[in-house]
Amino acid sequence: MAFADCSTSAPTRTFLFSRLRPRRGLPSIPPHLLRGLPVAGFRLPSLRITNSPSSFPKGNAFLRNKQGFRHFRPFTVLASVSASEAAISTEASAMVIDGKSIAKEIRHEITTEISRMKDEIGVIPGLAVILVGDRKDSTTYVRNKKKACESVGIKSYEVCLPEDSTEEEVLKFISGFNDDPEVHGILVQLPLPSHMNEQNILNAVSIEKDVDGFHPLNIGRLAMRGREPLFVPCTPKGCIELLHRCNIDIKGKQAVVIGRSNIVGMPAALLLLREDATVSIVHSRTKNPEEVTSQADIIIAAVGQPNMVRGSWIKPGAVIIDVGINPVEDATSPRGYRLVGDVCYEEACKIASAVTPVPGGVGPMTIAMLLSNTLSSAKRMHNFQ
Ligand SMILES: Nc1nc2c(c(=O)[nH]1)N[C@@H](CN(C=O)c1ccc(C(=O)N[C@@H](CCC(=O)O)C(=O)O)cc1)CN2
Repeated sequence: MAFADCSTSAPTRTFLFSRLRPRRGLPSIPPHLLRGLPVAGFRLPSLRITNSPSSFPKGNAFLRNKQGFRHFRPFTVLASVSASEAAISTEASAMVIDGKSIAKEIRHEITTEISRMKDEIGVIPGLAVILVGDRKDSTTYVRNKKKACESVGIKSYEVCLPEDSTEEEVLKFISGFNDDPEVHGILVQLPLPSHMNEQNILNAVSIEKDVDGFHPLNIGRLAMRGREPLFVPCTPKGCIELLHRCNIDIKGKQAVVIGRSNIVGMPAALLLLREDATVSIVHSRTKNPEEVTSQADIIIAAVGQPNMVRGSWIKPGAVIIDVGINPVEDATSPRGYRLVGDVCYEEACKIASAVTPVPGGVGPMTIAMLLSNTLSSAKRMHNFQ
């Protein structure tokens, strides 16, 4: 458990001007909606301000695009007046990318597709999840995956094995699921106990059912131009999906990925490259990481270090995707800890143009992408468009 808190140590550079500058590449609000706002030329990264639905908390601005309501906080508005007449606080700045509500929207789309498939060809997608050991976090993730499957209409198959199981036992279950026509996706929850060879286990999953996208053939195809992986790892795929759904351009942008893990950093860098970004990877041996990140238009932080990315690491107006989920001690929380990202959120909010929160940013997208991969797998196996 870490004690890091970004409100206490390193210096903060605040770029007040960056909050009020027009943001390049983003659509502007129609001028009539800007009437009454004290800042001429201020642009927001979505289509229009609407009246806040009563279910949303007060004090935020709500933007609506063609996918429905999104809860963003580009600036603080007084909820008692209409958005176009609202007063702007100079405190807040970045758009908060609400991964929880975007993931919900995606789950809704998946539910519709699954019921269409069931109606038209009578197939129900199936996902098998193998959990070894009783790590608290892994147990929670597996439980959440099962619940998410139920909510969209995917049939889930769960195998929970004790910590001291052998690699052979795990391989036997994988082999059974590889041969089972009702199973369209297989996932082995990571990390595995240290006595197991992760490589042997991930290699055993059929590439047609590798909904985690961790099989070397899928990763290899992801890395090659002109080749298509059958599946892309869920967390990096979720990061890119967030950028797409928030209309954030990637092509031609300077993107920096912090961390080079097989499950997030490396595939995230490959995906950004496929989107025509110019990509750098910062890792534990990078000299002056701050120098590299402060050139970036887009940062994906996936390093597992609480609050490592400070305000001074961020270029004004950059987009920040925070993959870190780090528990830090917090005596005021009922659990005794709270979750923070790899990025100092409060500082990032003052400098960036858009930021994912932790929790509620990338995390929920990981599970949404798993459901999406499972649906794609079932569609491919049954040749269903
Ligand atoms: N086989 C895999 N193992 C692991 C993966 C993976 O994609 N495949 N990723 C992570 C864990 N993970 C899914 O397995 C995962 C992590 C976090 C979340 C999430 O929704 N987080 C919430 C916070 C949850 C909390 O309160 O504890 C959030 O960020 O809002 C979902 C899935 C490692 N293993």
